[in-house]
Amino acid sequence: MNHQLSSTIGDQKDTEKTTLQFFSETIEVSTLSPLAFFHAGEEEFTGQRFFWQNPDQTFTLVGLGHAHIIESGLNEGRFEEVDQQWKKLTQHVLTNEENVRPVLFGGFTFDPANTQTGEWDDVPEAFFAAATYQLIIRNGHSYISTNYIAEREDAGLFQKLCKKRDELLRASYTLEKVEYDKPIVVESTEPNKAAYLTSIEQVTNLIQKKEADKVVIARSHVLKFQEPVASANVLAQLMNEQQNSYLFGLEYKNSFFFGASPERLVKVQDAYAYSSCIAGSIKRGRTSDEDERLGLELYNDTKNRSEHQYVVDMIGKTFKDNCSSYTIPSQPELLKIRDIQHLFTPVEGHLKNGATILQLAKTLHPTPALGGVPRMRAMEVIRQYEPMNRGLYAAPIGWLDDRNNGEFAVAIRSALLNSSKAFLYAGGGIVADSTPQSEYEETLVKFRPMVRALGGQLDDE
Ligand SMILES: C=C(O[C@H]1C=CC=C(C(=O)O)[C@@H]1O)C(=O)O
Repeated sequence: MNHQLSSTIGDQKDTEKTTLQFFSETIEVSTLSPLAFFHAGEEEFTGQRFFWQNPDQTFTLVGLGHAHIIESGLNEGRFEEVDQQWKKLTQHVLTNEENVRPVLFGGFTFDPANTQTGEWDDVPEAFFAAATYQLIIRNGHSYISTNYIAEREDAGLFQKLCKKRDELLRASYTLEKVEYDKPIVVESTEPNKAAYLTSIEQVTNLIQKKEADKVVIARSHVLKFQEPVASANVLAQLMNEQQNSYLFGLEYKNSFFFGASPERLVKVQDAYAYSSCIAGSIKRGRTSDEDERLGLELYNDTKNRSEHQYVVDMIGKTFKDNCSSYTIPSQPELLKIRDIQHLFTPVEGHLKNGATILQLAKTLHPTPALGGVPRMRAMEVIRQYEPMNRGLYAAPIGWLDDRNNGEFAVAIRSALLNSSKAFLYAGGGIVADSTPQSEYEETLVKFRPMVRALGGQLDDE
Protein backbone atom coordinates (compact mmCIF):
# COMPACT_ATOMS: atom_id res chain seq x y z
CA MET A 1 0.00 0.00 0.00
CA ASN A 2 2.99 2.33 0.15
CA HIS A 3 2.15 4.10 -3.08
CA GLN A 4 -0.99 5.39 -1.39
CA LEU A 5 0.57 6.41 1.86
CA SER A 6 2.51 9.44 2.81
CA SER A 7 4.74 9.71 5.81
CA THR A 8 3.33 12.37 8.09
CA ILE A 9 5.93 12.38 10.80
CA GLY A 10 9.60 11.67 10.71
CA ASP A 11 12.15 10.81 8.14
CA GLN A 12 11.22 7.50 6.62
CA LYS A 13 14.73 6.51 5.56
CA ASP A 14 15.83 6.87 9.08
CA THR A 15 12.95 4.92 10.56
CA GLU A 16 13.03 1.94 8.22
CA LYS A 17 16.05 0.51 9.97
CA THR A 18 14.77 -0.05 13.47
CA THR A 19 11.67 1.89 14.40
CA LEU A 20 8.10 0.64 14.49
CA GLN A 21 5.78 2.39 12.14
CA PHE A 22 2.05 2.82 12.41
CA PHE A 23 0.44 1.86 9.10
CA SER A 24 -3.13 3.06 8.69
CA GLU A 25 -5.33 2.98 5.64
CA THR A 26 -8.71 4.65 5.77
CA ILE A 27 -11.73 4.26 3.53
CA GLU A 28 -14.93 6.24 3.72
CA VAL A 29 -18.00 4.00 3.70
CA SER A 30 -21.70 4.66 3.34
CA THR A 31 -23.65 5.30 6.55
CA LEU A 32 -23.01 2.48 8.94
CA SER A 33 -24.56 1.51 12.27
CA PRO A 34 -21.75 1.60 14.86
CA LEU A 35 -23.57 -1.04 16.89
CA ALA A 36 -23.81 -3.37 13.89
CA PHE A 37 -20.09 -2.90 13.24
CA PHE A 38 -19.34 -3.71 16.89
CA HIS A 39 -21.60 -6.77 16.67
CA ALA A 40 -19.94 -7.90 13.43
CA GLY A 41 -16.72 -8.35 15.40
CA GLU A 42 -18.33 -10.80 17.83
CA GLU A 43 -16.98 -14.01 16.43
CA GLU A 44 -13.41 -12.99 15.91
CA PHE A 45 -12.81 -10.08 18.27
CA THR A 46 -14.81 -10.64 21.46
CA GLY A 47 -12.57 -9.47 24.29
CA GLN A 48 -10.88 -6.98 21.96
CA ARG A 49 -13.55 -4.41 21.19
CA PHE A 50 -14.42 -0.90 22.35
CA PHE A 51 -17.21 1.61 21.81
CA TRP A 52 -17.54 5.33 22.43
CA GLN A 53 -20.15 7.96 21.54
CA ASN A 54 -20.26 11.54 22.78
CA PRO A 55 -23.53 12.97 24.16
CA ASP A 56 -24.48 14.97 21.07
CA GLN A 57 -23.58 11.99 18.87
CA THR A 58 -21.22 13.99 16.68
CA PHE A 59 -18.36 11.59 17.32
CA THR A 60 -18.64 7.81 17.49
CA LEU A 61 -15.73 5.43 17.72
CA VAL A 62 -15.67 1.64 17.50
CA GLY A 63 -12.61 -0.58 17.68
CA LEU A 64 -12.34 -4.24 16.70
CA GLY A 65 -9.17 -6.22 17.35
CA HIS A 66 -5.95 -5.04 18.92
CA ALA A 67 -3.34 -3.60 16.59
CA HIS A 68 -1.43 -2.64 19.72
CA ILE A 69 -2.00 -2.62 23.49
CA ILE A 70 -0.55 -0.21 26.00
CA GLU A 71 -0.83 -1.35 29.61
CA SER A 72 0.62 -0.05 32.81
CA GLY A 73 0.76 -1.62 36.24
CA LEU A 74 2.32 1.44 37.84
CA ASN A 75 0.74 3.17 40.79
CA GLU A 76 2.61 6.36 40.10
CA GLY A 77 3.46 7.24 36.54
CA ARG A 78 0.79 5.26 34.68
CA PHE A 79 -0.53 8.35 32.84
CA GLU A 80 3.02 9.26 31.81
CA GLU A 81 3.74 5.70 30.70
CA VAL A 82 0.72 5.60 28.41
CA ASP A 83 1.54 9.08 27.10
CA GLN A 84 5.14 8.16 26.30
CA GLN A 85 4.33 4.81 24.74
CA TRP A 86 1.62 6.29 22.54
CA LYS A 87 3.92 9.11 21.42
CA LYS A 88 6.62 6.58 20.58
CA LEU A 89 4.20 4.34 18.72
CA THR A 90 2.81 7.18 16.63
CA GLN A 91 6.10 8.87 15.91
CA HIS A 92 5.94 7.45 12.39
CA VAL A 93 2.39 7.30 11.14
CA LEU A 94 1.89 6.33 7.53
CA THR A 95 -1.62 7.10 6.43
CA ASN A 96 -3.52 7.79 3.25
CA GLU A 97 -6.02 10.07 5.03
CA GLU A 98 -4.58 13.04 6.89
CA ASN A 99 -7.83 13.89 8.66
CA VAL A 100 -8.63 10.52 10.19
CA ARG A 101 -6.01 9.90 12.82
CA PRO A 102 -5.11 6.68 14.65
CA VAL A 103 -6.82 6.57 18.02
CA LEU A 104 -5.92 5.00 21.34
CA PHE A 105 -8.88 4.04 23.53
CA GLY A 106 -8.95 2.84 27.12
CA GLY A 107 -9.09 3.71 30.78
CA PHE A 108 -7.31 4.05 34.09
CA THR A 109 -8.47 2.44 37.33
CA PHE A 110 -9.82 4.71 40.04
CA ASP A 111 -7.17 3.97 42.65
CA PRO A 112 -4.15 1.73 42.08
CA ALA A 113 -3.42 1.79 45.82
CA ASN A 114 -6.69 -0.01 46.62
CA THR A 115 -5.83 -3.62 47.45
CA GLN A 116 -9.32 -5.09 47.90
CA THR A 117 -9.75 -8.18 45.75
CA GLY A 118 -12.78 -9.00 43.66
CA GLU A 119 -14.17 -8.60 40.19
CA TRP A 120 -11.38 -6.24 39.06
CA ASP A 121 -8.42 -8.44 40.01
CA ASP A 122 -7.33 -9.03 36.41
CA VAL A 123 -7.56 -5.47 35.14
CA PRO A 124 -4.33 -3.43 34.82
CA GLU A 125 -4.10 0.07 36.30
CA ALA A 126 -4.09 1.45 32.76
CA PHE A 127 -5.38 -0.42 29.74
CA PHE A 128 -5.42 1.08 26.26
CA ALA A 129 -5.71 -0.31 22.74
CA ALA A 130 -5.27 0.90 19.17
CA ALA A 131 -7.74 -1.09 17.09
CA THR A 132 -6.98 -3.15 14.03
CA TYR A 133 -10.29 -1.92 12.60
CA GLN A 134 -11.20 1.56 13.72
CA LEU A 135 -14.57 3.03 12.82
CA ILE A 136 -15.02 6.77 13.25
CA ILE A 137 -18.34 8.42 12.51
CA ARG A 138 -17.94 12.19 12.47
CA ASN A 139 -20.39 14.75 11.18
CA GLY A 140 -22.34 12.13 9.27
CA HIS A 141 -19.27 10.58 7.59
CA SER A 142 -18.16 7.02 8.40
CA TYR A 143 -14.50 6.05 8.08
CA ILE A 144 -12.93 2.67 8.64
CA SER A 145 -9.21 2.58 9.20
CA THR A 146 -7.23 -0.64 8.97
CA ASN A 147 -4.21 -0.44 11.24
CA TYR A 148 -1.12 -2.48 11.78
CA ILE A 149 2.20 -1.79 13.43
CA ALA A 150 5.43 -3.15 12.03
CA GLU A 151 9.01 -2.22 11.30
CA ARG A 152 8.28 -2.16 7.61
CA GLU A 153 5.39 -2.42 5.28
CA ASP A 154 3.87 -5.89 4.90
CA ALA A 155 1.75 -6.09 1.75
CA GLY A 156 0.63 -9.68 2.42
CA LEU A 157 -0.60 -8.88 5.92
CA PHE A 158 -2.29 -5.74 4.71
CA GLN A 159 -4.14 -7.65 2.00
CA LYS A 160 -5.41 -10.17 4.56
CA LEU A 161 -6.53 -7.39 6.87
CA CYS A 162 -8.42 -5.67 4.06
CA LYS A 163 -10.20 -8.88 3.15
CA LYS A 164 -11.38 -9.23 6.73
CA ARG A 165 -12.38 -5.54 6.81
CA ASP A 166 -14.61 -6.07 3.79
CA GLU A 167 -16.21 -9.11 5.43
CA LEU A 168 -16.85 -7.10 8.61
CA LEU A 169 -18.38 -4.36 6.56
CA ARG A 170 -20.71 -6.73 4.70
CA ALA A 171 -21.72 -8.39 7.97
CA SER A 172 -22.39 -4.97 9.53
CA TYR A 173 -24.90 -4.02 6.87
CA THR A 174 -26.80 -7.29 7.41
CA LEU A 175 -26.78 -6.87 11.22
CA GLU A 176 -28.37 -3.41 11.17
CA LYS A 177 -31.87 -4.74 11.72
CA VAL A 178 -31.09 -7.12 14.57
CA GLU A 179 -33.40 -6.72 17.54
CA TYR A 180 -31.95 -7.53 20.92
CA ASP A 181 -33.95 -9.16 23.71
CA LYS A 182 -33.60 -7.60 27.14
CA PRO A 183 -31.49 -9.82 29.37
CA ILE A 184 -33.49 -11.82 31.91
CA VAL A 185 -32.41 -11.19 35.48
CA VAL A 186 -32.72 -14.17 37.84
CA GLU A 187 -31.10 -12.63 40.92
CA SER A 188 -30.57 -9.10 42.17
CA THR A 189 -28.48 -8.52 45.31
CA GLU A 190 -26.87 -5.71 47.27
CA PRO A 191 -23.83 -7.47 48.70
CA ASN A 192 -22.64 -4.61 50.85
CA LYS A 193 -25.76 -2.70 51.82
CA ALA A 194 -25.17 -2.83 55.58
CA ALA A 195 -21.46 -2.02 55.22
CA TYR A 196 -22.32 0.87 52.91
CA LEU A 197 -24.86 2.38 55.33
CA THR A 198 -22.37 2.06 58.18
CA SER A 199 -19.63 3.66 56.08
CA ILE A 200 -21.82 6.70 55.38
CA GLU A 201 -22.34 7.15 59.08
CA GLN A 202 -18.63 6.74 59.83
CA VAL A 203 -17.56 9.09 57.06
CA THR A 204 -20.13 11.72 58.06
CA ASN A 205 -18.80 11.59 61.65
CA LEU A 206 -15.27 11.95 60.42
CA ILE A 207 -16.24 14.99 58.34
CA GLN A 208 -18.08 16.49 61.30
CA LYS A 209 -14.81 16.15 63.22
CA LYS A 210 -13.13 18.09 60.38
CA GLU A 211 -10.90 15.20 59.28
CA ALA A 212 -12.03 15.90 55.71
CA ASP A 213 -14.45 18.28 53.98
CA LYS A 214 -16.06 15.94 51.48
CA VAL A 215 -15.68 12.27 50.54
CA VAL A 216 -17.50 10.35 47.80
CA ILE A 217 -18.60 6.88 48.93
CA ALA A 218 -19.93 4.28 46.50
CA ARG A 219 -21.44 0.82 46.55
CA SER A 220 -22.23 -1.98 44.14
CA HIS A 221 -25.29 -3.96 43.12
CA VAL A 222 -25.06 -7.42 41.57
CA LEU A 223 -27.34 -8.89 38.90
CA LYS A 224 -27.32 -12.47 37.68
CA PHE A 225 -28.86 -13.39 34.34
CA GLN A 226 -30.54 -16.48 32.98
CA GLU A 227 -27.80 -16.77 30.36
CA PRO A 228 -24.61 -14.96 29.32
CA VAL A 229 -25.31 -11.46 28.03
CA ALA A 230 -23.57 -10.20 24.88
CA SER A 231 -21.76 -6.85 24.93
CA ALA A 232 -23.62 -5.76 21.77
CA ASN A 233 -26.95 -6.43 23.47
CA VAL A 234 -26.06 -4.17 26.39
CA LEU A 235 -24.89 -1.42 24.04
CA ALA A 236 -28.11 -1.70 22.07
CA GLN A 237 -30.15 -1.21 25.25
CA LEU A 238 -28.01 1.75 26.27
CA MET A 239 -28.29 3.41 22.88
CA ASN A 240 -32.07 3.07 22.98
CA GLU A 241 -32.55 4.22 26.53
CA GLN A 242 -29.80 6.61 27.46
CA GLN A 243 -29.44 9.56 25.19
CA ASN A 244 -27.45 12.71 26.08
CA SER A 245 -24.70 10.76 27.80
CA TYR A 246 -21.25 9.49 26.96
CA LEU A 247 -21.83 5.88 25.96
CA PHE A 248 -18.76 3.76 26.44
CA GLY A 249 -17.83 0.10 26.42
CA LEU A 250 -14.46 -1.58 26.84
CA GLU A 251 -13.89 -5.30 26.60
CA TYR A 252 -11.07 -6.82 28.58
CA LYS A 253 -10.63 -10.59 28.34
CA ASN A 254 -14.02 -12.02 29.47
CA SER A 255 -15.37 -8.78 30.87
CA PHE A 256 -17.15 -5.79 29.42
CA PHE A 257 -17.06 -2.48 31.28
CA PHE A 258 -19.72 -0.10 30.02
CA GLY A 259 -21.75 2.90 31.00
CA ALA A 260 -23.73 6.03 30.17
CA SER A 261 -22.04 8.92 31.93
CA PRO A 262 -23.11 12.57 31.90
CA GLU A 263 -19.69 13.72 33.07
CA ARG A 264 -16.84 14.95 30.92
CA LEU A 265 -13.46 14.83 32.60
CA VAL A 266 -11.58 16.59 29.82
CA LYS A 267 -11.76 17.22 26.11
CA VAL A 268 -8.96 18.74 24.03
CA GLN A 269 -9.47 19.97 20.49
CA ASP A 270 -6.74 22.01 18.80
CA ALA A 271 -5.14 23.04 22.10
CA TYR A 272 -8.47 24.21 23.54
CA ALA A 273 -9.59 22.31 26.65
CA TYR A 274 -13.03 21.67 28.14
CA SER A 275 -14.10 20.12 31.41
CA SER A 276 -17.29 19.98 33.43
CA CYS A 277 -18.08 20.23 37.10
CA ILE A 278 -20.98 17.94 37.90
CA ALA A 279 -21.88 17.37 41.53
CA GLY A 280 -25.07 17.82 43.51
CA SER A 281 -28.07 15.70 42.56
CA ILE A 282 -31.82 15.36 42.83
CA LYS A 283 -34.27 13.05 41.06
CA ARG A 284 -36.44 14.15 38.11
CA GLY A 285 -40.08 15.05 38.78
CA ARG A 286 -43.03 13.06 37.49
CA THR A 287 -44.66 16.20 36.07
CA SER A 288 -42.98 19.31 34.67
CA ASP A 289 -44.13 21.31 37.73
CA GLU A 290 -42.64 18.79 40.11
CA ASP A 291 -39.48 18.62 38.00
CA GLU A 292 -39.08 22.39 38.11
CA ARG A 293 -39.72 22.45 41.86
CA LEU A 294 -37.11 19.75 42.46
CA GLY A 295 -34.63 21.57 40.22
CA LEU A 296 -35.12 24.76 42.21
CA GLU A 297 -34.76 22.85 45.47
CA LEU A 298 -31.44 21.47 44.26
CA TYR A 299 -30.26 24.85 43.01
CA ASN A 300 -30.95 26.50 46.37
CA ASP A 301 -29.79 23.69 48.62
CA THR A 302 -26.70 24.63 50.62
CA LYS A 303 -25.49 21.03 51.06
CA ASN A 304 -25.57 20.38 47.31
CA ARG A 305 -24.13 23.80 46.48
CA SER A 306 -21.17 23.19 48.78
CA GLU A 307 -20.61 19.70 47.30
CA HIS A 308 -20.60 21.35 43.88
CA GLN A 309 -18.35 24.25 44.84
CA TYR A 310 -15.50 21.92 45.87
CA VAL A 311 -15.47 20.58 42.31
CA VAL A 312 -15.60 24.05 40.74
CA ASP A 313 -12.68 25.23 42.89
CA MET A 314 -10.50 22.25 42.00
CA ILE A 315 -11.21 22.15 38.26
CA GLY A 316 -10.98 25.95 38.14
CA LYS A 317 -7.50 25.78 39.69
CA THR A 318 -6.37 23.15 37.17
CA PHE A 319 -7.49 25.40 34.30
CA LYS A 320 -5.84 28.42 35.91
CA ASP A 321 -2.55 26.48 36.09
CA ASN A 322 -2.70 25.00 32.60
CA CYS A 323 -4.39 27.63 30.45
CA SER A 324 -3.33 31.03 29.17
CA SER A 325 -6.98 32.09 29.46
CA TYR A 326 -10.09 30.28 30.67
CA THR A 327 -13.75 30.84 31.50
CA ILE A 328 -15.81 29.51 34.37
CA PRO A 329 -19.30 30.85 35.10
CA SER A 330 -19.89 32.12 38.64
CA GLN A 331 -23.17 30.20 39.08
CA PRO A 332 -24.00 26.60 38.14
CA GLU A 333 -26.83 25.58 35.86
CA LEU A 334 -29.09 22.52 36.02
CA LEU A 335 -28.21 19.51 33.90
CA LYS A 336 -31.28 17.33 33.42
CA ILE A 337 -30.80 13.77 32.27
CA ARG A 338 -33.30 10.98 32.12
CA ASP A 339 -33.42 9.97 35.80
CA ILE A 340 -31.59 12.73 37.62
CA GLN A 341 -30.75 16.44 37.68
CA HIS A 342 -27.32 17.74 38.60
CA LEU A 343 -25.67 21.04 39.32
CA PHE A 344 -23.40 21.69 36.37
CA THR A 345 -20.67 24.23 35.63
CA PRO A 346 -18.78 24.06 32.31
CA VAL A 347 -15.12 25.15 32.20
CA GLU A 348 -13.00 25.86 29.11
CA GLY A 349 -9.74 27.49 28.15
CA HIS A 350 -6.72 27.81 25.85
CA LEU A 351 -4.00 25.38 26.87
CA LYS A 352 -0.53 26.68 27.50
CA ASN A 353 2.13 25.14 25.29
CA GLY A 354 2.83 21.51 25.83
CA ALA A 355 0.00 20.38 28.14
CA THR A 356 -1.21 17.00 26.87
CA ILE A 357 -4.67 15.55 27.34
CA LEU A 358 -3.23 12.76 29.52
CA GLN A 359 -1.43 15.27 31.74
CA LEU A 360 -4.73 17.07 32.22
CA ALA A 361 -6.57 13.81 32.91
CA LYS A 362 -3.95 12.93 35.51
CA THR A 363 -4.21 16.31 37.21
CA LEU A 364 -7.99 16.29 37.23
CA HIS A 365 -8.49 12.72 38.42
CA PRO A 366 -10.17 12.25 40.81
CA THR A 367 -12.12 15.49 40.99
CA PRO A 368 -13.99 16.07 44.25
CA ALA A 369 -17.09 14.73 42.44
CA LEU A 370 -15.57 11.25 42.70
CA GLY A 371 -12.84 11.49 45.34
CA GLY A 372 -13.17 14.33 47.82
CA VAL A 373 -11.47 17.21 49.62
CA PRO A 374 -8.66 17.24 50.56
CA ARG A 375 -7.85 14.74 47.80
CA MET A 376 -5.26 12.57 49.55
CA ARG A 377 -7.20 12.30 52.78
CA ALA A 378 -10.39 11.50 50.86
CA MET A 379 -8.61 8.68 49.01
CA GLU A 380 -7.44 7.22 52.32
CA VAL A 381 -10.96 7.39 53.70
CA ILE A 382 -12.38 5.69 50.59
CA ARG A 383 -9.78 2.92 50.88
CA GLN A 384 -10.59 2.45 54.54
CA TYR A 385 -14.39 2.67 54.56
CA GLU A 386 -15.74 1.85 51.10
CA PRO A 387 -16.72 -1.81 50.96
CA MET A 388 -15.31 -2.55 47.49
CA ASN A 389 -12.64 -1.87 44.89
CA ARG A 390 -13.89 0.59 42.25
CA GLY A 391 -11.73 -0.74 39.42
CA LEU A 392 -12.57 1.39 36.37
CA TYR A 393 -15.74 2.84 37.92
CA ALA A 394 -15.51 6.63 38.55
CA ALA A 395 -12.20 6.75 36.66
CA PRO A 396 -11.12 8.31 33.34
CA ILE A 397 -12.21 6.45 30.20
CA GLY A 398 -11.83 7.74 26.67
CA TRP A 399 -9.62 8.28 23.66
CA LEU A 400 -6.77 10.31 22.27
CA ASP A 401 -5.26 10.59 18.83
CA ASP A 402 -1.67 11.22 17.76
CA ARG A 403 -2.19 15.01 17.68
CA ASN A 404 -3.14 15.51 21.33
CA ASN A 405 -6.84 15.70 20.59
CA GLY A 406 -9.21 13.48 22.51
CA GLU A 407 -11.81 13.21 25.21
CA PHE A 408 -12.19 11.43 28.55
CA ALA A 409 -15.41 10.90 30.46
CA VAL A 410 -15.69 10.01 34.12
CA ALA A 411 -16.85 6.39 34.09
CA ILE A 412 -19.89 6.71 36.37
CA ARG A 413 -23.38 5.23 35.75
CA SER A 414 -21.43 2.15 34.78
CA ALA A 415 -21.24 -1.61 35.25
CA LEU A 416 -18.90 -4.53 34.73
CA LEU A 417 -20.48 -7.42 32.85
CA ASN A 418 -18.89 -10.82 33.16
CA SER A 419 -20.82 -13.43 31.19
CA SER A 420 -24.04 -13.95 33.18
CA LYS A 421 -23.19 -11.64 36.07
CA ALA A 422 -22.98 -7.84 36.30
CA PHE A 423 -21.66 -5.48 38.97
CA LEU A 424 -23.29 -2.04 38.94
CA TYR A 425 -21.74 0.93 40.73
CA ALA A 426 -23.02 4.21 42.16
CA GLY A 427 -21.92 6.69 44.78
CA GLY A 428 -22.48 10.17 46.11
CA GLY A 429 -20.70 13.04 47.81
CA ILE A 430 -20.75 12.90 51.62
CA VAL A 431 -20.54 16.16 53.56
CA ALA A 432 -21.17 17.01 57.22
CA ASP A 433 -24.97 16.86 57.02
CA SER A 434 -25.36 13.72 54.84
CA THR A 435 -27.60 10.89 56.03
CA PRO A 436 -27.24 7.18 55.17
CA GLN A 437 -30.85 6.75 53.98
CA SER A 438 -30.89 9.72 51.60
CA GLU A 439 -27.47 8.75 50.20
CA TYR A 440 -28.73 5.20 49.71
CA GLU A 441 -31.78 6.52 47.85
CA GLU A 442 -29.59 8.71 45.65
CA THR A 443 -27.58 5.65 44.61
CA LEU A 444 -30.81 3.88 43.63
CA VAL A 445 -31.54 6.69 41.19
CA LYS A 446 -27.97 6.55 39.86
CA PHE A 447 -28.23 2.78 39.26
CA ARG A 448 -31.27 3.22 37.04
CA PRO A 449 -29.53 3.67 33.65
CA MET A 450 -27.64 0.40 34.11
CA VAL A 451 -30.66 -1.46 35.45
CA ARG A 452 -32.66 -0.30 32.47
CA ALA A 453 -29.96 -1.57 30.09
CA LEU A 454 -29.55 -4.89 31.91
CA GLY A 455 -33.08 -5.59 33.09
CA GLY A 456 -34.17 -6.14 36.68
CA GLN A 457 -35.63 -3.84 39.29
CA LEU A 458 -34.44 -1.92 42.29
CA ASP A 459 -36.13 -1.34 45.64
CA ASP A 460 -37.49 2.09 44.77
CA GLU A 461 -39.35 1.09 41.61
C1 LIG B 1 -20.39 9.22 42.11
C2 LIG B 1 -21.41 9.41 41.27
O1 LIG B 1 -21.85 10.65 40.91
C3 LIG B 1 -21.05 11.81 41.12
C4 LIG B 1 -21.30 12.68 39.96
C5 LIG B 1 -22.35 13.56 39.93
C6 LIG B 1 -23.06 13.85 41.12
C7 LIG B 1 -22.66 13.31 42.30
C8 LIG B 1 -23.38 13.67 43.56
O2 LIG B 1 -24.30 14.50 43.50
O3 LIG B 1 -23.07 13.10 44.61
C9 LIG B 1 -21.46 12.47 42.43
O4 LIG B 1 -20.44 13.30 42.88
C10 LIG B 1 -22.12 8.29 40.65
O5 LIG B 1 -23.01 8.51 39.83
O6 LIG B 1 -21.81 7.11 40.97
